[in-house]
Amino acid sequence: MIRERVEVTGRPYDIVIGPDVLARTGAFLQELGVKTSSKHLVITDENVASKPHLEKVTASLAGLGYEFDVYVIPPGEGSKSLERASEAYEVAYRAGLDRRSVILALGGGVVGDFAGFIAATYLRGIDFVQLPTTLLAHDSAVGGKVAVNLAHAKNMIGAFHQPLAVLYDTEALKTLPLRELRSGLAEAIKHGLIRDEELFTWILEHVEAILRVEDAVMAELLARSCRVKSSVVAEDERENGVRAILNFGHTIGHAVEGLMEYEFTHGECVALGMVAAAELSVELGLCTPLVAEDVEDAVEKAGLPTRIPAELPADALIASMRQDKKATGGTLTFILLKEKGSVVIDKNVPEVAVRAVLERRRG
Ligand SMILES: NC(=O)c1ccc[n+]([C@@H]2O[C@H](COP(=O)([O-])OP(=O)(O)OC[C@H]3O[C@@H](n4cnc5c(N)ncnc54)[C@H](O)[C@@H]3O)[C@@H](O)[C@H]2O)c1
Ligand SMILES: O=C(O)C(=O)C[C@@H](O)[C@H](O)[C@H](O)COP(=O)(O)O
Ligand SMILES: [Zn+2]
Repeated sequence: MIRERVEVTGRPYDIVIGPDVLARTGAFLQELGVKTSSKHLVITDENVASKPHLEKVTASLAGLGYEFDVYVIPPGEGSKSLERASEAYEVAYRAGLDRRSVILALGGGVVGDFAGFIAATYLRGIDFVQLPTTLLAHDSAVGGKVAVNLAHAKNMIGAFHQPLAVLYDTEALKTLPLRELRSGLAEAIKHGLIRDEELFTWILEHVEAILRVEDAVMAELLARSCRVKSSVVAEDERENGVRAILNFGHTIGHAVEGLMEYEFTHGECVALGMVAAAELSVELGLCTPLVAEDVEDAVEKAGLPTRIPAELPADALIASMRQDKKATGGTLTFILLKEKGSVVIDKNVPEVAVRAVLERRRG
């Protein structure tokens, strides 16, 4: 069992990584001081509920005298909506949640972002615990960004609300479809590229073992990637500065994701966004073409897309990027690569450079 600490000011918390973590959910709640006198709510999605993961959690909670309801949402990005949130608030009300209640977010990033958003807003904020079940969720479960989407724009309504703990069961990853494993690799590659070149190289050496979900390799990947994530969050919890580097690949990635109405996974969009951002870094003279080639090779090796869908017009992409949460005054904000493991934030990238890259990378 690995324990990593997220050192946010006020209330640091642990990330626990290992096998059979879900079956011990109740014991972890006891350790966290969660009361049996209040009712709790497990939020999960239909795919996760159909696997043994949900039952492990409910058996463990019931075994230690916790009372709870379970709310199952449809899988996919469509559930990160205000409409679904409205329904969740009614569920929370009917369940009788109070200020000592805890929401348990059992699932991937969609469930984590959604359930975290409900926890951040219900009764003006109650505690929640992240129980991530996807590889990508090593990123979403840590750091406290919670949100729902607008129809064509990601995470536009949200909050910063840190979990009480992140309880990561490596066994749960064994039921993940291959496409979702690949998708999760995108954010891990991102973590290497922004701050840890050794992690980037290690990932490339272990892609096959990761995709086979080998226990030791997966635990190491999660721990090392979470360490990068939590180190950035600890420096700048509310994205006043450096935290924006976690958005590497997301300026174009989020635009593609929203405009394609969530046809591609988040990780796929981040992947093609990282390749484009690396090329933009070359265009702006920040890094050598060799670095951009390494990024593209890594994305290809992970089996992720490298190109922006041809049907998306450059104008629409640029309009969407100007509304990115990182942008102010409608400028184009990008995280750019200097070398592997080192990035800079540029809040005013010339449109002409972005257009040149979009032109080359579409298709
Ligand atoms: N808050 C953050 O900091 C942050 C960071 C990265 C991504 N995100 C968000 O996370 C979301 C993407 O997360 P994701 O890739 O985990 O997607 P997801 O939650 O949609 O999960 C992917 C798919 O796998 C299924 N699934 C989940 N766990 C499973 C398991 N163990 N076995 C079988 N199937 C399983 C889900 O039902 C879904 O169909 C996006 O909305 C993205 O914006 C947030
Ligand atoms: O934690 C962060 O900060 C990130 O940017 C992590 C991203 O991988 C993640 O997709 C996040 O949800 C994006 O946030 P947003 O503020 O750009 O919507
Ligand atoms: Zn992301």
